[in-house]
Amino acid sequence: MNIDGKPYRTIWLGSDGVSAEIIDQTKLPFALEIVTLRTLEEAAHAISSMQVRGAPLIGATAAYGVALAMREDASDAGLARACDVLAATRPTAVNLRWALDEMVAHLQPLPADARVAGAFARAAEICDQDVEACRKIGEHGMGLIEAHAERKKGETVNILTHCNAGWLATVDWGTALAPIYKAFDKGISVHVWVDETRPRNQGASLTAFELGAHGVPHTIVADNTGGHLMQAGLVDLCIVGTDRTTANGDVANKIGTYLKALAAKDNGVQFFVALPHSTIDWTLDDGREIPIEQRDASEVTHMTGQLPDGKVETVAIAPPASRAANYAFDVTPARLVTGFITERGVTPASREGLSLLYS
Ligand SMILES: CSC[C@@H](O)[C@@H](O)C(=O)COP(=O)(O)O
Repeated sequence: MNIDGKPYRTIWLGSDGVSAEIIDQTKLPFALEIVTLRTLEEAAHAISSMQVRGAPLIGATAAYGVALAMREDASDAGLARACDVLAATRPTAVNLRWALDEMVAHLQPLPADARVAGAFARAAEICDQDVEACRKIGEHGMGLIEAHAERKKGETVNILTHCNAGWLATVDWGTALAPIYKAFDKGISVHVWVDETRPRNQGASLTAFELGAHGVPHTIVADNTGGHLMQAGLVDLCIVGTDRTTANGDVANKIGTYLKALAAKDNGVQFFVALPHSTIDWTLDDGREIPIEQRDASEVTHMTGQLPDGKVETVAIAPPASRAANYAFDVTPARLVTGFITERGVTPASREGLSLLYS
């Protein structure tokens, strides 16, 4: 997608051919800073510190992390160590494990002296495949938005989204936002309710940034607003992403997603989840088995923002003696999800729905 008219992906091969470059998302929306990753440790740090985040982009960065590791040690032991280091960065997004498995399957049969080139090539392929999957998610999901536009006889379609599942969370296009971009580009009148998404505010800082850069009308709302908007008839459909979807169709996504799904159910509002195949965890039968990341409590007790003089600062918003808990994800049961928007089409959120597309 474009920023100030210039096309970007979220991660790409460095100009030296042996590094990876990323947009540092901890600096958005206040500054566009590109960071070069040269080592396994730098790639792991980029994921754990959330310079890159969003399930598909975590996977893509891990793939490049393996490539960077191969430069230092392309032995079987080096490959295993790289996977261990990267797998420990963030526990919930299954795209991480998926990408590591892909890299191992590709590299293990190669002799050590072919692994660096092989790893960079496979990482680039994983990125290209993610772009294509998200583009197709956009095509399939656009039809759902178009149906609302027809029902409303061309009146604006209001879509609520949570966290950031746009192009910044993937390599390009996004999952939940891809259908919105496709609809907007087709001339359908859309407006997006952007949940701020405490504690890290990915909605206010990233979703609003990328929708604004594309010219998509949007309004940031405090996280607790969605239920009220739905009761007032101001939401036509919800579309969110997911970090891990189990074989029965349960969906882990950013904390607060479950409450939005409950409100949607109570108000008869459609609640769609957009995902590529790399987000499906076929090894887990039920969402209750998904590991839920708990992050540092300081993300809850502190907030980062920009002062009028342009300086970005982090300030406390809670009494220093109070304890805080920071659960990063929750699980929405399949029964609350209207359907999945995938690169293979739209399908019911159930074991049967998934196997219709992926068996
Ligand atoms: C296409 S991204 C899907 C999810 O990864 C997204 O909705 C999300 O919850 C991201 O969480 P984050 O903690 O910012 O990595």
